[in-house]
Amino acid sequence: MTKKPIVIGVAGGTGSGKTTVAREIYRKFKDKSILMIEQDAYYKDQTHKTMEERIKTNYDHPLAFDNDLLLEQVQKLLSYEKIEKPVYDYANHTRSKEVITVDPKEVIILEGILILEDERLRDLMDIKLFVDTDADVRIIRRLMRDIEERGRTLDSVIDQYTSVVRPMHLQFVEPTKRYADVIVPEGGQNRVAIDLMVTKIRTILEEKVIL
Ligand SMILES: Nc1ncnc2c1ncn2[C@@H]1O[C@H](COP(=O)(O)OP(=O)(O)O)[C@@H](O)[C@H]1O
Ligand SMILES: O=c1ccn([C@@H]2O[C@H](COP(=O)(O)O)[C@@H](O)[C@H]2O)c(=O)[nH]1
Repeated sequence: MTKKPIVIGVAGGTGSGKTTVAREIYRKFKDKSILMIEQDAYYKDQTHKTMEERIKTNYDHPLAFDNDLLLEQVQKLLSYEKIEKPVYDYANHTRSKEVITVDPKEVIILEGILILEDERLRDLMDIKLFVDTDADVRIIRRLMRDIEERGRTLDSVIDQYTSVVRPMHLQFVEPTKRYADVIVPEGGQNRVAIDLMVTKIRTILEEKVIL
């Protein structure tokens, strides 16, 4: 049997708490060999577009992501090769000039709204999670986060949510729940689900050493 890293997919709607869940799992293994890849880092480059065009872009459609690059980079990590991960600039709605060098590790967490939508990515995953949080809670979290951390106004978050985020969530994000092995209600506060995941990952890692 060829040794290869474990891939955990963490999906869920915007504001569901998937980054928090992924970070909690990461924290438990920090001394071990684990890395996190956010699908958001792979939003397509938009430097050629005006700011007005960038604001109008639909960031909740599968085609907004450069999944070919994400797939290529995950495959490299699975072959224990390092990658140059892109960095996304939310305030300017485009890829930044920086990249981050990521060394391969034994556990790879892939996190993003549409990480379970692409069959090619799903096929690389050993465990698939969907963080399931009610829409009213998600919009409140998103409002606070986008204003505090992503340079948005109250009106712009509400406009984008009602015109694009909500319909895209219903059309593309929510249906990927059917691919999940585990559905995690409440996100990062769900200690039981996080402990179960950590135990499961440890078991897989131990089995890999034995095999
Ligand atoms: N259980 C929770 N209770 C309160 N706030 C939370 C909780 N989980 C996440 N948040 C906050 O909500 C926002 C969105 O959470 P995040 O994990 O980034 O969600 P996602 O990655 O799904 O968009 C963040 O500001 C985060 O700190
Ligand atoms: O330029 C951008 C890029 C993305 N978004 C929004 O981000 C969320 C996904 O991030 P989460 O951390 O999962 O919330 C997505 O719903 C996009 O609408 C953006 O507003 N601008």
